[in-house]
Amino acid sequence: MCPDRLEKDSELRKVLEDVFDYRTIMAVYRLMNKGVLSKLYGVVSTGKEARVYRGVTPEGDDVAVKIYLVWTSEFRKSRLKYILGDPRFENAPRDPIGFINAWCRKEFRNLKRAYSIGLPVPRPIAFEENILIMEFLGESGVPYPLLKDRPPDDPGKVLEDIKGFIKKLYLEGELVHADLSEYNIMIKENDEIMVIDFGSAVLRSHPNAVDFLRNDIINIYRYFRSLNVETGRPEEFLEEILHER
Ligand SMILES: Nc1ncnc2c1ncn2[C@@H]1O[C@H](COP(=O)(O)OP(=O)(O)OP(=O)(O)O)[C@@H](O)[C@H]1O
Repeated sequence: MCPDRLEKDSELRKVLEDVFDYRTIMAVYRLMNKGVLSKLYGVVSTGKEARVYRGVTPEGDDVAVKIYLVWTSEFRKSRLKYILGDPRFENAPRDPIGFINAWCRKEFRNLKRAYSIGLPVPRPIAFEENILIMEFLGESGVPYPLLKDRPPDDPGKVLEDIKGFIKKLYLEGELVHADLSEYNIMIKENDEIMVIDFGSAVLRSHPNAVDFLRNDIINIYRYFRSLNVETGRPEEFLEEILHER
């Protein structure tokens, strides 16, 4: 902790104190002291469970700073099924703070796996308690649009890209995203996709992995059918993936 910094940086302090508890504020300062983060700008997205801010590294690069908000029982209830059964989180604490920190660590580790096999996801940079720092996906501080807000110019090709993503994540990354939809896929001007929000992703060995995989395919197919793309049956693609295991 660096009290001087807290005093000097009163604007940042105000932003943080309006929203976050003491523990979170201290975690932000630890990230600053470690040289991971140098500034925090405005909020990019305000969700029920997390907020995403634009930050800047000491080198001047934009980063996305995802801060999980204080624990709610609803959050824990809805997320428990993704944590239970994951050997990486067998000993994760079940208390409120421990749970949210484990969730944040899980998102970081999932991103690392996906990024390491060359999939289009934000590069994970660091995590500290309930804060995840990753590459900022966007231009001039504005995130790329989500698929739900900017349908592709060539939906057939983008569907194939997303299918390729799902397959490679499962076969090479041994992961299932488990929350895949047009709400968690960004699209660039040239129709290139970037996939975000990996907190829910589970290992292929998770007891419900195949159900999660099926749901991801169903969600994606539903979206593309709404754009009049002929998708085929979700079960067929599911079988194709499982067959290649
Ligand atoms: N790496 C990133 N770069 C730029 N913007 C990002 C990044 N990650 C997330 N965002 C922005 O923040 C929003 C919320 O991110 P994300 O989906 O990961 O959080 P969430 O709390 O799970 O959101 P929701 O509750 O809406 O699903 C995204 O829709 C996107 O606009």
